[in-house]
Amino acid sequence: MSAQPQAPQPAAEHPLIDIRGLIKRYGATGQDAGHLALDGVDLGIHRGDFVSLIGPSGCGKTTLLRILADLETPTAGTVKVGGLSPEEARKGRLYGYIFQAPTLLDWRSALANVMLPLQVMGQPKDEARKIALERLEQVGLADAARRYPWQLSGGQQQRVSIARALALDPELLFMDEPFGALDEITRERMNQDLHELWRRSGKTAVFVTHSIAEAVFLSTRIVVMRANPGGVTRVLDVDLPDERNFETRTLPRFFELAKEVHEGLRDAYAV
Ligand SMILES: Nc1ncnc2c1ncn2[C@@H]1O[C@H](COP(=O)(O)OP(=O)(O)OP(=O)(O)O)[C@@H](O)[C@H]1O
Repeated sequence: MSAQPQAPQPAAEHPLIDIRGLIKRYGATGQDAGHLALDGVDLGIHRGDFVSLIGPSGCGKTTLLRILADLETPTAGTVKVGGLSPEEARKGRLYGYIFQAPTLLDWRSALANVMLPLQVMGQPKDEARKIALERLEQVGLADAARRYPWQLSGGQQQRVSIARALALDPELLFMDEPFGALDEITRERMNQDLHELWRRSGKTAVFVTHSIAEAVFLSTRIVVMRANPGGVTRVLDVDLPDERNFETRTLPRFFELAKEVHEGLRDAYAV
């Protein structure tokens, strides 16, 4: 009997973001050991994941995100973003970064703000305008393209920031508590729209939040962190239906997961 040809085996997928033994110490000098912000973080984030980082104030969520984005350097350990060092990933424009405050340029319209990264990368103006309009459409703001940041609500400004982060169509989105300053209802609406955007785009997202409900609603995985020293205490898979909407927040499983995150946070606060 002749041997059956073997179907090619898919290579075991490497995490898109691979963090091993990450240590970050701030302000160490000769005598002073400084502050240990992250103490041995191991974490793999796979393509298409939406990962939320949640934990007490000072547990190193922003530090972790900033290290991924090459805005801080690790003290020890290895970090790979798309197989590259954070510096290479930044230079290769692999990610878009959304800050807690919208950080838009006041003297440029919404459209011109979104066009900026495209123009910096040398796109001709007409092409940059076309892409920027598409991005504003993606975040539901095409009608406000000509308005200036001061003519937009906080939620609208954050939508423009998201459109700007999407301008160069990066594979990764890094978001540092982007909806922290918004009222509850606007925040829920932004969560819904961000979820749909993420699902349609297939991008990989790392999202910092203080809100348990936001983390459960948006994520495929939740990383619960502790402080002093900063690190990971628990990683939860979110097994809710892929499509999330208002009903999602009423599912028994939603409450169970919220309880699990809450317990994780209680442990985190106890250390
Ligand atoms: N540039 C810095 N120099 C010295 N210490 C810093 C610096 N940045 C952050 N830290 C310290 O490192 C720790 C982690 O800070 P980080 O901002 O990453 O925490 P966080 O979890 O994002 O906090 P929050 O939820 O309050 O935003 C904190 O104790 C903070 O004071």
